[in-house]
Amino acid sequence: MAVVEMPTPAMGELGSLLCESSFSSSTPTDTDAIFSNAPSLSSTPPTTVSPDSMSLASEPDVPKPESVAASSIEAAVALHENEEHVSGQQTPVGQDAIVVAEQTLPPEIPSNTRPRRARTSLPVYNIARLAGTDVHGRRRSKGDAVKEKKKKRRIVSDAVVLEHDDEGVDDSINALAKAPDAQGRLDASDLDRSITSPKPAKSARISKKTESIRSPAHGTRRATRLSGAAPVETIAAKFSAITKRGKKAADKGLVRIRGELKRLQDTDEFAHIETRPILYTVWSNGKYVDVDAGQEAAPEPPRKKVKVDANAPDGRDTVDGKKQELAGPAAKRPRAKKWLEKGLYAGQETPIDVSKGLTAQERKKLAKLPELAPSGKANRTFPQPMFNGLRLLIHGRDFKLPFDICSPLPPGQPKPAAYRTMARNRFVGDAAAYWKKTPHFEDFASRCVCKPEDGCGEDCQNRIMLYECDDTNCSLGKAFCMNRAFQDLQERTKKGGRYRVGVEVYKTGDRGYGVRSNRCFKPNQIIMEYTGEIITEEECERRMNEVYKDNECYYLMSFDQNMIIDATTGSIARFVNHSCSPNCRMIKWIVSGQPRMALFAGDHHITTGEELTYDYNFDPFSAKNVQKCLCGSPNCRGVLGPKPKEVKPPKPKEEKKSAKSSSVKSAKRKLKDVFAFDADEEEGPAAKKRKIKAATSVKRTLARASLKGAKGAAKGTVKGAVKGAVKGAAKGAVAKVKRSVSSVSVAAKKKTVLQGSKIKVTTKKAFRRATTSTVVKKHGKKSAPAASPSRSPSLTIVAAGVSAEHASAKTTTPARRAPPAAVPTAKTSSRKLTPSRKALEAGVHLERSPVASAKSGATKAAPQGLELSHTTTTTTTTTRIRLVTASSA
Ligand SMILES: C[S@@+](CC[C@H](N)C(=O)[O-])C[C@H]1O[C@@H](n2cnc3c(N)ncnc32)[C@H](O)[C@@H]1O
Repeated sequence: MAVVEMPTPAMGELGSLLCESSFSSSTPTDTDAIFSNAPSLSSTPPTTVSPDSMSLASEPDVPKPESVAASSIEAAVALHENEEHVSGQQTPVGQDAIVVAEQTLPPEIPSNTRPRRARTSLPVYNIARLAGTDVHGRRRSKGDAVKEKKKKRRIVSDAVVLEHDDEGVDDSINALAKAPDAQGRLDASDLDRSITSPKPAKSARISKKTESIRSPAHGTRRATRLSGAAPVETIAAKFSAITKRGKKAADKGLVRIRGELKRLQDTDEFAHIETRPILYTVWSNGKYVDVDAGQEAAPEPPRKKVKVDANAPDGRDTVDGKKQELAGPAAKRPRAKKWLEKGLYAGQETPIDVSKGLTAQERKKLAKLPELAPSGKANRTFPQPMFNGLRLLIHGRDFKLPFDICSPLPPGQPKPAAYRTMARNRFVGDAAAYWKKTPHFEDFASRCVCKPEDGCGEDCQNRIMLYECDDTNCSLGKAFCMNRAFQDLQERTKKGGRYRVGVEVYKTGDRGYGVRSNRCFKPNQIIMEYTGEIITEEECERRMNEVYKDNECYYLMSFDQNMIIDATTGSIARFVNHSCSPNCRMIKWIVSGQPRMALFAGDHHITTGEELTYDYNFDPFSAKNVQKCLCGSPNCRGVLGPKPKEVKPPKPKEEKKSAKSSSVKSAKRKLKDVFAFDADEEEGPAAKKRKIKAATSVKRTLARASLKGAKGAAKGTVKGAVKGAVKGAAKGAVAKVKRSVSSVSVAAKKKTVLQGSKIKVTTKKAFRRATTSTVVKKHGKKSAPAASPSRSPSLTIVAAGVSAEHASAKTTTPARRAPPAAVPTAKTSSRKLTPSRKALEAGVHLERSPVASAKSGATKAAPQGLELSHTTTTTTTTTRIRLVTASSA
């Protein structure tokens, strides 16, 4: 015989049972029986119930499926009650002790569900007999008695029981709690509180899913499990495994529960007052099912009219808008953002006419600020600050971020020794006098022919020639011209501040000091100017030998007209390190007729915090002077050395022909007459030709100079120098002395011309220069022999790391004489056109090149001298273009 095992929950389980299940009473009698005798609940736990009990408990008209499980559980509970009445009457195992499901089994019983077998070890009770109702017999729905013979026994599987237990217990408890009778007993007979009640109680809130479980059609075990109720097997197991002791505990628990229920009866929950909206959701296979999705969308209620700003491009809602229109369907329109009407911006209108209420002066200022120019649209993205917001913007006020997003170095960083800055070039000594004498670049002060729409862009003549536009050479004017980098820089930095200046010196890990950005820079944007003292070569030599002789690092860069920029006191651009993959360029521009050097961003933008570098294009002339490069770029050349020369594709013949057109030729000739070309960067036979020509010219120059007296003086100097050198220095030094001869001789010439009797002094100086190499060695920085005669010292950039030894590395001519050689002689971009000061002074236009020196023998033993020429190919090219233009003009 199959039975239903009704395990009695332990105490702990009871709570959950009460919450998750609902005991439903089929008849008032049963429930009364249960609770009127509640105190006597004790004794043996029921395990099975007779079908008759259920048949008796069932009212024919009461929907059975819902109450089956509840009834069976109640029967189990009632069994406790009845035990006392029928003390000692225990039904033997297997004797008519089954729970009858009055109704048929649920439509579906999961195939994997099998009825539990009765445990024969436990007693089985005939509930009907125990209840004394077995005599009534069964009746059909219409009241007909059912023959005892045909008594149909049905097996109620735990699945059937369990599919209702969650509601049954719950609702039953609700019912119990609903109305205590006069004796204070709970009325558990209120069928309104059963699960069939049209007003779902707590269980209704569980979910729609649970609701569906209640319906017979869904009354499957599986659905019960889905409802989230406690697994019934567990409860059943508890019942089956109950012990005497456990039963007592359960009884106690029930008593306690009744007390609890009494206390809770005043609550909304028990009164079935729903205080929260009931949300029904349907889930299928673990996914949410939108039941309304398939249905037709209900017609939308007419939307309210909203105010729409006439000026708002996207028709957003506005507070102060005047135009009104119907908004489209809410689903398709993004939610409009409304500005707060109260609080921070209260009382402030969004100005469309930004200049409204401003004074004339303020309006004037406003006109200078293009970003604040009236646009006809209200700025909704960034409303003005309260009240005088626009005034604040016009008058300017530093906007201070709550923290340094650019992470500049905190104050008090170690500064390089003798750290002094100078924003502008300053002529020192004779430099100014020499400079003034030079009719510098005036030939090129022609106006560009740009149109406003071009904005002096890439095709601007001035730009190509590295001339900055100004009022004298630009036809556009400041408003349209974009070729005013130095002016822009001045504008940007004049107020100071590290974000405006945009750079800062910092200590690198392995290369001494460096410079990094404090802001972003656009490609090719000017970053900072390389400024310092502009000194003559002589002054440079003097400083090298006297002032900087113990320095490790020199900040000297060849500039223009054989002048040197000594940035020891200058801008912080001197701390910019070298990189083989630089992000900047050092370029010389002509600004208002004056050459100026500046660091520009490269072809890519620079972000905040990047170290700024440029390619020194360093030519140490000797392996001994080579410094290891620590730039760390993937294509690092390994040493601070010159750039590998680009191999230019040969020009097509036609192009060559055109290049050799008469106008160009004449232009070149003209140029040669005025300036000396530096052929250093130029490749091929043409360049060599020019060098040779230049050398010839130098000879001529020297010849024309009629420097007999000076030559004689120089001879004497050489002799003395050679003597000294031979005595105190190595053989290589002799060569240097020889090399220095030309310088000395020219110096002597100059002195002779100017002072006559001071030749001796010059000679001494020359001697000292000649022997400097020894000193240099002492300092560990050696000059190497074997200088390439092809190196042109026309434009000198003596960059950082100049060592004292290089003071001895004199170049051949005074005009082209290298300043005391720099170990890291940087080749930076600068213009090739360099009028020779001395040549000009002497009335000679052509300048001597190192080739000339080589030819004359003076530079054959050239020192590991400096690569002093820093003309870039680009510059050279642009120079040519300029010439063509000039000649055609
Ligand atoms: C003009 S200074 C640059 C500022 C220098 N770092 C300082 O602390 O004053 C050039 C010198 O810096 C060092 N330097 C610059 N770039 C370097 C690099 N990529 N690798 C190694 N040393 C470098 C070399 O000593 C070089 O002579």
